[in-house]
Amino acid sequence: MHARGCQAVVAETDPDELAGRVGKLLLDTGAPLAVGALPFLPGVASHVVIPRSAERAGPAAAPAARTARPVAVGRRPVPAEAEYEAAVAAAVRTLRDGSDLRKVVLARTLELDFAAPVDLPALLPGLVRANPKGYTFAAELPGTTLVGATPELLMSRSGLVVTANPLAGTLPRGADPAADRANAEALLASVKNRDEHAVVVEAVVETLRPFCTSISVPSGPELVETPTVWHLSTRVVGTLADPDVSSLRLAAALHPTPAICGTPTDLARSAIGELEPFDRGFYSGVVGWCDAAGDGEWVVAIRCAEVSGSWMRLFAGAGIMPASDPAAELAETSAKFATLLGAFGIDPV
Ligand SMILES: C=C(O[C@H]1C=CC=C(C(=O)O)[C@@H]1O)C(=O)O
Repeated sequence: MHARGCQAVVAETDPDELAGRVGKLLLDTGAPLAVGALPFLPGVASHVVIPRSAERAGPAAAPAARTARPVAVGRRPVPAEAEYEAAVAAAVRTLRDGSDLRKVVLARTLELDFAAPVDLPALLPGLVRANPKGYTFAAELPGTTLVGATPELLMSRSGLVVTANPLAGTLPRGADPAADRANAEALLASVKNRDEHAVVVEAVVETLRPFCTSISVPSGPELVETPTVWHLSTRVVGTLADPDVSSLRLAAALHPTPAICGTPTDLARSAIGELEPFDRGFYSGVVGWCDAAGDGEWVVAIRCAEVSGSWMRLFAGAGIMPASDPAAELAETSAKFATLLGAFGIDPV
């Protein structure tokens, strides 16, 4: 999907208002679709654009080989790795202390400086090549561009068919085929990861149910792989009761799922506010498109980086459960950074 130019921007915090205003603008302007992003936090405005033109480009063509590798001249993990482990340990204590918090997703960032402005279009072929099954995106936002390749579909709507594909529960890929298979099997058998996954599926189904006449949920998760990690995945498919409920309305209702925030949402959000020393902005928000009929596709904005001039900030988070081990969560977020660094052609660590 390739959108160009801008006829209007909808900056809105209320999910109903947002879907209503975007739907009306699509009808008034005759634009084929709207594209944009919702931030992680409620109360921060969306950035949904009615473009001048947009085309469905189909699957990305085989990308050209990369020419120049961007060389980072400065790197800062924020928070420092030891601080991230301390935050995970603090979250684990809260989770085990009989608090109502069941799960919280804690993220960290990696800031990179470059000698020259980052060539954004040059990053996209690498992202597509490294993540053939992912959703690659570049979203121009106020003051920054969010670029990434996420494996996670928040929801799509095509006519009355609504699909959501929550992912949660992760182990790194193995170094050789036997170790890789062993990690995949260990993930499928892991009680901690299955519990972490189940709270997301539960929340997604609970949110979609009132909008649907029927909904089908597989009895257990399956495995999906990215170049650096295995995930547990569940594909939920529902039939929409009211065709006037747009994909944007459904995406706003589903966001934030416990895959990127936690459970219950309010407690998880305040734990994130206390334990993460940075503003997530549009990371762990939602990116996608919606047309005038209400169809569209919205993905979870993870495995992504903000780019502004010669500065880049990568994000990676992990679901923290009572059984979490801080060192393993640090390793998981490092593996997630590695996917992005590899795709951008930047040397890992
Ligand atoms: C929050 C992220 O991943 C989420 C999505 C899939 C698996 C996850 C996990 O296993 O922790 C996270 O919930 C991220 O990559 O930044």
